[in-house]
Amino acid sequence: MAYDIEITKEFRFDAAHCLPNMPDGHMYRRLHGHSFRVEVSLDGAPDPKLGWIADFSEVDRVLAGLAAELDHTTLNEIPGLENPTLEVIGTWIFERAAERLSGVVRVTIHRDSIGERCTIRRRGA
Ligand SMILES: Nc1nc2c(c(=O)[nH]1)N=C([C@H](O)[C@H](O)COP(=O)(O)OP(=O)(O)OP(=O)(O)O)CN2
Ligand SMILES: [Zn+2]
Repeated sequence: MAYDIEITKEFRFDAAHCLPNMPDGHMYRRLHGHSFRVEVSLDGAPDPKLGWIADFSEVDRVLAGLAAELDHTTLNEIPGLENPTLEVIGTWIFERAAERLSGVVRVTIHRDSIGERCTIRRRGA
């Protein structure tokens, strides 16, 4: 029997942002903050000896680095996050996680307090 196996690790961060491309006077143009929760998923065949796709502690080390770059910042000041929607932040995280970890297939970024989330996958994957 063959199986598709995926592992997922979460991290959280709090940050301020505004959405500068909204019309003049729109409330989203004003600086405000959110708590974000991010799930990063990896798939692949588990190593036959170790029995895992990747060591969660290695995944955690990479994600802690990303969390440190984002936590308690104004997201708009970070290169690539000048218009920090969930879609843009999630894609930014996907690209950086995939550079540092093999097998990244999905990133979902949640704003739990308001029931919003956005999922990023590579097209065609
Ligand atoms: N597709 C998207 N739509 C919106 C995004 C986004 O990233 N992608 N972002 C926003 C704003 O960040 C907005 O601040 C989100 O909050 P909103 O949904 O408006 O809810 P509240 O402002 O009511 O949140 P509270 O924290 O409860 O005040 C909008 N749309
Ligand atoms: Zn917002």
